[in-house]
Amino acid sequence: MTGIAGELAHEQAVVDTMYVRLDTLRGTTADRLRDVRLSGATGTHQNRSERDAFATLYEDRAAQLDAVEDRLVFGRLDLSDGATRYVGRIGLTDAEHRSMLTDWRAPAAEAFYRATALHPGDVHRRRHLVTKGRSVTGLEDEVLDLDAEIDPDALSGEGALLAAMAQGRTGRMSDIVATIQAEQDRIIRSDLSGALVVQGGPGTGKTAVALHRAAYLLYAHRRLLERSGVLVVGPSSAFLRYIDQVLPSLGETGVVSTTVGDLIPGIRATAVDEGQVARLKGLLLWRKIIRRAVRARERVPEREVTVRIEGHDFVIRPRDIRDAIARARRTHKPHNLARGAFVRDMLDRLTDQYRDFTDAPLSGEDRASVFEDLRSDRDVRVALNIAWLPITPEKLVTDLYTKPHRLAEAAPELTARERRLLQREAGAPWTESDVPILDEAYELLGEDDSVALAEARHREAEQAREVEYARSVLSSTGAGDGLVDAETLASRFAATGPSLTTAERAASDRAWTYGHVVVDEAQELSPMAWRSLVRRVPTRSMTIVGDVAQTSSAAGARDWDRMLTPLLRDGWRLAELTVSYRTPATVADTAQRVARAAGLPVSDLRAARDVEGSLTAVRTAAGSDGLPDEDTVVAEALGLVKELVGPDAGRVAVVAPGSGAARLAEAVAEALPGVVGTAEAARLGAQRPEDAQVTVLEPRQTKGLEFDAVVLVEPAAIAEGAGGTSDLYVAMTRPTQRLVVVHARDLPEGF
Ligand SMILES: Nc1ncnc2c1ncn2[C@@H]1O[C@H](COP(=O)(O)OP(=O)(O)OP(=O)(O)O)[C@@H](O)[C@H]1O
Repeated sequence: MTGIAGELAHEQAVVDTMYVRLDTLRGTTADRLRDVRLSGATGTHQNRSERDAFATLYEDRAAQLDAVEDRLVFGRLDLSDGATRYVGRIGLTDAEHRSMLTDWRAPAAEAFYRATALHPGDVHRRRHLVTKGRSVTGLEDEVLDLDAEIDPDALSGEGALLAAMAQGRTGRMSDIVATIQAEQDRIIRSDLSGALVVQGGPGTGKTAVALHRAAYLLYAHRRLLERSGVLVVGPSSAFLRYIDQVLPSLGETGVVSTTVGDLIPGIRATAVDEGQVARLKGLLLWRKIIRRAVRARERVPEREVTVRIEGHDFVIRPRDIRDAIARARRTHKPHNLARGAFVRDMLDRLTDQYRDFTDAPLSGEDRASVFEDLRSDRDVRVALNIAWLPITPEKLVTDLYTKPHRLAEAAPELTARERRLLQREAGAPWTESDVPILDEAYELLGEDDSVALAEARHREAEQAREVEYARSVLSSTGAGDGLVDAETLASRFAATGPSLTTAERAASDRAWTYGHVVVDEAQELSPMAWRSLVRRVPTRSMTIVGDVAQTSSAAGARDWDRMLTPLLRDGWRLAELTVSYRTPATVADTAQRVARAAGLPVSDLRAARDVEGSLTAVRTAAGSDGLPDEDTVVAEALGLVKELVGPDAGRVAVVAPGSGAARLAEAVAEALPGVVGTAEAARLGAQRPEDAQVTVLEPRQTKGLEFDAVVLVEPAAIAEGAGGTSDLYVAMTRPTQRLVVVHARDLPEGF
């Protein structure tokens, strides 16, 4: 065989050996895991922890080996010294420990992404291997030859890249490991220290790059990050679901992902604040407001209180309370934890009063007994509580929202009108912007963890008893020799015992500090939200990706410097991405013109490709609600569904102003069976909203997501909504193939 067929056959043989090796490793790992589990729950506590640790290790390894099945090998470098190096999802060595496959994150793989004709390094040829399942279906070669004509804007592995871009979309983001571009690779491999801010227009791969960077950092700094964990923060749970396959497909499972609204275990933010309220709740002023609100619970009474116990009068004096408060504050503990010092101090002073009455020194025993009488007296407790009230963060913040005098006292900087905006009914749900405020309150109040600790101790004792019991049953019945029972025991250990993974421990601990934090759609975060995040990463090692032209929150950033410098000082650096890998050039250029005409801070953007007929506009009459005629919108959407939606991939979204979205969703659902048939309509109708191949959304819900085609309804009305032209810019830049604009009014400037 010669030519391309020969090359393909050669690469197939190489790839086959890699899969054989992968299968061998999978088998060995499975055997080891079984042996560890079979070793049973016997031995000392240390034996058991060691066994648990090994089990977790093998489970992780098994998950990693399973995750790399698809496109295990995707690249080959031919070096100028004649050597070849294969690049893939993980590193593999043969039985003699010789390298077979280089992990994409290893330094030796860097050239695969970075070498150019202008700077070839020691690379003579770069080859992209296209695979389907375990078969090699195509090859793409780039000879990095200085004699060739050099295009500085050239994309690496252009064929593979364009193929990836043209693929039908599913409800899940996929990894880009085979086609990472040089400007992206530089960001992915950037140093761990400090905060790296990545600004880039829509579709430039910010999300993809941030996730690949997390995988890279876990590889390059595993010892450091495995114990502390990596936190990924996204804008919504729908978005987190969209990206949740990317890291596992790269072999990384131990990452915590969350929204700002879910940062505090046990608190669920189910509502969203809009406009002015969101802006007010995002202000750093809340540091002061919460501090004052806490201080207001440490209060010197105006008058003294006399308490009679067993015939003696004890006087609780304002002066003593003032001194005791001052001393307790000097402990620098949070309010609820410093309360103990305050109470002890006051009880000591009152005990001294007893000594002064009797005019005789008290024995240690007598002193303890008087102290105890005072401590358990109801009137004393009430008086001390009034001076230093223990309070939960939830109650402190609720009081500010529901009791106008509390807010007026704590927030004199706000105008009366602003304070009125913040008032709400008791029992109203928490909003996403409340969470950073609650977080501040948790910090200053402290968590009284004595109850939680007692519960944990109780659980541990309970568990030890259960395991002991199970073991005695096993040995008395002889069932311990059987695989099933030993495994049941092992899984009981794994589910509750000391072998919780770092991610699990981190996710359930509000005060956990991570080794690295990735923030996506970071432009939406308020200053208070940043404060909450920065608190979780004392090293300030962060990857922050976003686009200040896409900001829709009134509390978000329009300028990175203004938002981040107050928090991170000079501990952050900026990188930019400039090529859009999602949107066809015609659509991207139009969206940019519209955004610029509205004065948004738009980054330079060059689309990697154009698609013929990617932008069309359909003018129609307005319906009774002022929005474009519904039948036209539905007909356009269904035409695209017929053309682009297949059994496994292809997504179409109608994006409409908030007022029209719900009704349009009904209209599309009603018309669907007539166009695609009842069976297909039923299949599409049963999909979860996040995965839906046909969907109707408001502009803001599309943030971070993408579709093959978008029907955009009345751009002028979207631009007049709460998120302004930013929301329109986001909506326009979602499609990978087609944007159809249906409008009754004139199009905004720039179209
Ligand atoms: N190097 C690449 N190879 C293949 N596909 C890529 C590459 N870079 C980005 N993409 C694809 O481009 C699309 C856009 O990427 P991504 O969502 O990360 O962009 P973004 O900058 O976060 O966009 P937005 O600002 O709109 O949220 C995704 O489908 C992603 O897989």
